[in-house]
Amino acid sequence: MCNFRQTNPTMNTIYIDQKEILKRYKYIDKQTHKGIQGHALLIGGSYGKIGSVCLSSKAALKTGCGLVTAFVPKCGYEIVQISIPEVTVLTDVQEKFISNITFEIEPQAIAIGPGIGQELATQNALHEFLKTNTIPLVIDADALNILSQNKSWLSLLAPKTIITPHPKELERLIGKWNSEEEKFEKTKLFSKQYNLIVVMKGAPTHTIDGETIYENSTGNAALATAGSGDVLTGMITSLLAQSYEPVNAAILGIYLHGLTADIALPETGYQSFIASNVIENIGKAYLTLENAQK
Ligand SMILES: NC(=O)C1=CN([C@@H]2O[C@H](COP(=O)(O)OP(=O)(O)OC[C@H]3O[C@@H](n4cnc5c(N)ncnc54)[C@H](OP(=O)(O)O)[C@@H]3O)[C@@H](O)[C@H]2O)[C@@H](O)CC1
Ligand SMILES: Nc1ncnc2c1ncn2[C@@H]1O[C@H](COP(=O)(O)OP(=O)(O)O)[C@@H](O)[C@H]1O
Ligand SMILES: [Mg+2]
Repeated sequence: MCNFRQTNPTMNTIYIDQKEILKRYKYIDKQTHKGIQGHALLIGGSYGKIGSVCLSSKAALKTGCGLVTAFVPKCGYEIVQISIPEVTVLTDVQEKFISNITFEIEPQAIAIGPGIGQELATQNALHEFLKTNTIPLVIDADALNILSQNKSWLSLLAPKTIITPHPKELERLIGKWNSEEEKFEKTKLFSKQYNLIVVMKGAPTHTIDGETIYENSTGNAALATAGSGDVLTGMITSLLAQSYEPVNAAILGIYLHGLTADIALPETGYQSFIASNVIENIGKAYLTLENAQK
């Protein structure tokens, strides 16, 4: 039985609380090793915004995948290597932005977008990448803004690709809305037209998969801080790499992300919580699920 909620008489919403999460959560196999724990590739960053891909990469590792690789412009090489030694790094040929996405690794999930900017060369690189990519994908930030300007590219996305727009990014993709109801209707239509999972980031965050709406129950205003969306992208990508179904990767990632802020709030208050505090508290968020079963 699902936890249906009638927030609006015209739409059935599944409320994602701990009970719903425990139906989807996968326990770690004691015999696992890093080679089967999932490999995530995070493609992002540009000059001045390498921090975004550092946050996504570290969040991916702390969410449990076995290997994480970051693909960044050359200027990001030392920054990522020094700030997160556990992450392997691939670089573009360009110094300050991404222009040609090529790699010989075989990740199980890819994220693209945090901090990539919108240089013409980056737009072309995204287009070429989308034409050939067959690996489960999360699209965020500037990659969404580029898609908004090139809507015909949306048809290149594989079914159940996850997109994670904040309200402005969503508006750029689907156009303006006049009411909350219209926003949901337009997003459902968009999700169905392109067969995408749309994470409508907000307070709270809703995940739209066709006609189904999932409303997250965790999180608070402490998350209104630079980079917290970049962290969420890394978390969802990590879960996708660990073989969660796309919709479950989105729902569990959002739940854990919000829970970190609920856990940290008594110590940090709203104001001093930063995106790195999300990453620091992922372990405690997971432990609430482990302990709930005992
Ligand atoms: N350390 C790093 O390297 C970091 C790098 N980052 C990277 O920077 C790039 C640009 O990303 P970005 O999101 O800052 O810019 P952009 O798409 O213009 O949106 C901003 C506008 O959207 C709106 N808005 C946002 N949230 C809203 C809400 N909840 N509710 C309502 N409105 C909301 C709001 O618009 P306003 O209300 O002002 O009209 C706001 O002004 C991107 O690649 C990202 O990954 C960042 O992640 C930070 C850390
Ligand atoms: N007031 C709030 N309450 C709950 N969650 C919030 C609030 N403000 C922002 N968030 C969450 O923080 C994240 C912000 O993402 P985003 O705007 O992409 O940040 P950035 O691009 O800086 O990384 C989203 O997951 C959003 O749901
Ligand atoms: Mg963002």
